[in-house]
Amino acid sequence: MTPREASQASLEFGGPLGVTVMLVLLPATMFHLLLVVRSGPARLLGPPTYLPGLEELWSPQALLLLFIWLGLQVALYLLPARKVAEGLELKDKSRLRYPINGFQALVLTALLVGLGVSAGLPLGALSEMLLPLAFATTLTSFIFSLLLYVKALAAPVSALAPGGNSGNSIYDFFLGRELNPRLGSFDFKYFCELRPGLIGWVFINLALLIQEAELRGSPSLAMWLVNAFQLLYVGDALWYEESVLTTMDIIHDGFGFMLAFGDLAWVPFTYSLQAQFLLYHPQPLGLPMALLICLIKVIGYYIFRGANSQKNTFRKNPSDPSVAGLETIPTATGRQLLVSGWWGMVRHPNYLGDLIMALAWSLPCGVSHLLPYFYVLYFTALLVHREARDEQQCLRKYGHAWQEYCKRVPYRIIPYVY
Ligand SMILES: NC(=O)C1=CN([C@@H]2O[C@H](COP(=O)(O)OP(=O)(O)OC[C@H]3O[C@@H](n4cnc5c(N)ncnc54)[C@H](OP(=O)(O)O)[C@@H]3O)[C@@H](O)[C@H]2O)C=CC1
Ligand SMILES: CC(C)=CCC[C@@H](C)[C@H]1CC=C2C3=C(CC[C@@]21C)[C@@]1(C)CC[C@H](O)C(C)(C)[C@@H]1CC3
Repeated sequence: MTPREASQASLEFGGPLGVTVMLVLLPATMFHLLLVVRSGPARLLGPPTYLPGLEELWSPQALLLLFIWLGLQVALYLLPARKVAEGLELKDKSRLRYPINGFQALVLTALLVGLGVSAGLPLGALSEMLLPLAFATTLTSFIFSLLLYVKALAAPVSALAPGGNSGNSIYDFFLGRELNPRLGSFDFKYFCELRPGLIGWVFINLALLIQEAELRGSPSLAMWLVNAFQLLYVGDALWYEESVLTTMDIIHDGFGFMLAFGDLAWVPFTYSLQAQFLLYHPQPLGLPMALLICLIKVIGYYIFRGANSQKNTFRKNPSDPSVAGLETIPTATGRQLLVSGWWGMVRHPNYLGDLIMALAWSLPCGVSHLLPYFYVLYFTALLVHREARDEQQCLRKYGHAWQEYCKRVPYRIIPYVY
């Protein structure tokens, strides 16, 4: 089977029709959320009552701000890194090199923004620019993905992603044809996955907190919790930046509209929905409830970090003392699968921890509205689908050993449920 035939045989996301629907549905959902959260009733499934004119969507200042932000993050990416990591082996047996300086970029951005705020930069006003910023970012993501698609037409077959080379242009534009598009040593996918959108999300949250303080005298307890929880999530992602090199997005998926729009627009503008909700719909939160929510967050983080670190340590060095005592199944590839510890509880313990954290981000918004729980609903769907994709890939990679693992660890994400 040629790479193209293999790619056509395993079309994902419902094939060309499915991805065409998603091309429209993803930006439409993002704008729906941004509008309903600004509407009086704030109904997830109802129509927005806040309807902006074109002049509220299109703003050259927002486009300029977006490019200044992207430029700043590119400059921080290019600064000398404390470490340069190697990615997994590629088809041509080579390995790409990646700078590990994401946490440094977060700290330097915080210093620069802090300096700006003390010099009078009105960070809170960013909360009023979210609509035009989201519009500018969506347009930029479309154009960027188009350029990536055109660039990939000239890429050698060995550089193409396993899934984005079907020959159908819409499908390949959506999934991304090239696995690791680069300009020199600048890696577009790796840069976008962890920098502009993820760090942008933290500063959008902070702007919403400042705006709330300006409107109501001080930020609410609920707003503090949402900001702290999500800052911990982003800080963790950047602190453990190297582990992103073994995620499905880096090793399997091409870089096309799905990830470009997902990283640059979807993450900062929809993941900040809880903080946006609290600005427009303040919610009371008592101390006992806040403490209970913190406990849920700590449990989620403990599982998420424990599971991710256990697997990463094991993959790097199976004889590391922290994982050497765990039970394993050998596979024909020479690699082993963990069957005790976190990975003996369910087959995706890290997803379970991530979902528990998602719940903790929404609970500070109370239970009067469904809207702040959008992230929990979307994330459940994304992880269930992602889990199925990963299982298919593991079955292909490990065959009988994977079936044995599934027998030994029958639940996928939630023990005794699913
Ligand atoms: N906030 C968000 O929007 C999102 C967050 N995430 C999070 O990103 C993180 C990474 O997720 P993702 O890339 O999907 O997948 P995982 O980190 O779960 O990686 C899956 C891979 O782990 C290896 N593996 C699976 N089972 C075992 C085992 N028993 N022993 C050893 N290795 C095993 C396999 O790869 P191999 O054997 O080749 O090493 C498999 O392909 C998760 O915490 C997830 O929750 C993901 C998507 C979106
Ligand atoms: C609906 C839509 C547009 C889909 C695209 C999906 C992307 C938003 C997500 C795919 C995988 C992601 C990961 C993270 C953020 C969301 C996307 C890009 C991640 C960077 C979040 C922080 C985590 O700690 C992580 C580094 C493990 C994670 C990696 C996957």
